[in-house]
Amino acid sequence: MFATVGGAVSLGEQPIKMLIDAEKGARICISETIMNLIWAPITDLKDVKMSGNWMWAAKCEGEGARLVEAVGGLCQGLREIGCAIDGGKDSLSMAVTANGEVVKSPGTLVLSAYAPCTNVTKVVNPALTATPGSQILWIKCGGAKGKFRLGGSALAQVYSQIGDDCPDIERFAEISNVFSILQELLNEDHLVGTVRKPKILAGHDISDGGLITTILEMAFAGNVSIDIDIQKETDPINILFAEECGIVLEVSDAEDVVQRFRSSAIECSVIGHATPEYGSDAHVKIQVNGKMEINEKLVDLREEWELVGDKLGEHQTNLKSLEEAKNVRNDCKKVQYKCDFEWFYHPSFIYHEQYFSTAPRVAIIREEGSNGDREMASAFTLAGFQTFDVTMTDMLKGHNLDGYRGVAFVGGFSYADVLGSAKGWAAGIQFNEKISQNFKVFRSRSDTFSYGVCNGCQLMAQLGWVGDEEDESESVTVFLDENECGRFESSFGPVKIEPSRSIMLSGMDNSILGLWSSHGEGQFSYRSSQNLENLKRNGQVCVRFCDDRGMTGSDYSKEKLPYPWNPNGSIDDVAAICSRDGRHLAMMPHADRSFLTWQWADSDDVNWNTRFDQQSVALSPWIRMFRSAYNWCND
Ligand SMILES: NC(=O)CC[C@H](N)C(=O)O
Repeated sequence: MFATVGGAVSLGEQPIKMLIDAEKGARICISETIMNLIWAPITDLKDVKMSGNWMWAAKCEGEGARLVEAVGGLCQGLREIGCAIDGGKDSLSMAVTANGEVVKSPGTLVLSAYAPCTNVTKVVNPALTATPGSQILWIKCGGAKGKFRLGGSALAQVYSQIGDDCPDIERFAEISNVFSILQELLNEDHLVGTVRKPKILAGHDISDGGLITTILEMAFAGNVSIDIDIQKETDPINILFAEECGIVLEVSDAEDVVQRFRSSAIECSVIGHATPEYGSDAHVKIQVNGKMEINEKLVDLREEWELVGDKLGEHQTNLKSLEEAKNVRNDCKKVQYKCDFEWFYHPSFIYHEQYFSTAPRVAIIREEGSNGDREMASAFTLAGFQTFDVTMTDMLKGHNLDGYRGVAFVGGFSYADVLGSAKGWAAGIQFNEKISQNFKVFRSRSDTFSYGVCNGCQLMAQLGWVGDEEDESESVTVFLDENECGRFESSFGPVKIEPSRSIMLSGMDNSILGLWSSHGEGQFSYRSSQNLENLKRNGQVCVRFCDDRGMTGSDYSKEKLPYPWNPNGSIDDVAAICSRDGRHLAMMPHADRSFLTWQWADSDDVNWNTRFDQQSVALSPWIRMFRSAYNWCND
């Protein structure tokens, strides 16, 4: 239940390079797949399996022969690195005749690799951390020495060309070597000041976009300044834009890392560093062979890079939200988390059998289409509860809630959100006399509590378990409408915990913590505007979305924060509400997916992380909620 092993997957595809040379393109496809997988610790390169998917107009003249060349390159490359393909799908009729003209799909190979990941907490991502003393390294491998081929590159595309000389892999052994060295390094750390940091802080692959795109994407993701100085006796255009195989790393112990690669005769050089200046304060300076090629503000370059995403966004997102997102990304610095309460406890007691006979019980309730039951069960178990998997079918068969102190309504897509999220789930409860009676009795017992997340939150609102209890006209006063941005939102962002009556959130108020949101219908709305006023006055608004400075919309005298700080458009940035007696809590974002530090999207930044180095389970402050419920049951 709390293991840190997992599965790693990666993709590689190089359709443009394959237009130039199918065989070379297939080889680059392999190297890209491996260089995308390298960031997760896996058992062994030999354990990597791949699935190969072909899209080809194989029946058109000359295309069959090109497909043979591509398959040849693929087989040779895989033999050399020792990985096997164990499946895939061929679509070999990828041509149509339209208006008398034959339209062919470019011959394409999509490789997906999968392997056992030995420790999900050690996976490296591309965001530069700007850790003090860290350096940025450039590692070039696999291709012939001194080659910087521009064929099939993004640069060529900008000039409406595909080029005629595309990168290739001449030395697969180097790729295996880089793989093994990096895998070793992923498990090592280094003392930075008084804190142990991973040796590899960030990393990204070069072969789709070239060195310049790789470095810039790492800076954009980290939202930090970079100073790069590349020395290589080649034209800067070739150095920056060739999509040869390689990687860029940010490392905490450059001397050691460089030495490891060089001792295996791998080209590796220090090319600069990142500095913790964020957003509008950040710059990008790139020199090649002593000449400044780029000297710009980070946010200006990022706007260029975001253009395509924004164009797609125009078709997916409400334009007002898109505009807000642009302003937020230009203004965003670094999220300031804040946590003054104690949440640490040693969870080892849960492994004692004797414990389970006395611990309070929680029913983790799920319906057809639910998907959040396992994480919810983990959080409650870790807090000390006995947790039980209870399906709505169990309840239909007469399973009752008398023996439970708590119920948890989990997230997901019950009945596929047909007619609105949680509507079918609520109907299944309300229109069955036995089940609805069972829930009513549970809710009104003074020794029970409930917690609903996302789909479970929507359900609790539908059932009237949370809402304005002063409004006597109706039992249902709160509704979860479609997100204002008009699309499903999956993001990690900060929230502020308000002083409230919630028993689960007691003692956590005024903290700023990160949470996953993952919903299409999360906008809190009310039967009347008075309902929200009453909820606030009665201490029932428990959690609100906030920005990187820990401020909510009302701190700026606004009705709410802009998207995506507020991911769904709820007035007053409401993210969770509870019943007036504080026993029932309904929350849109997922504390059940954020109670371990490694679940946080930016957990490397959380300076409290290191505190749990000695423990097998790295608890994040959200565990305190579940533990508070446990303590409440035992009081
Ligand atoms: N993660 C969830 O529980 C999603 C809830 C619901 N299906 C929505 O999209 O709003």
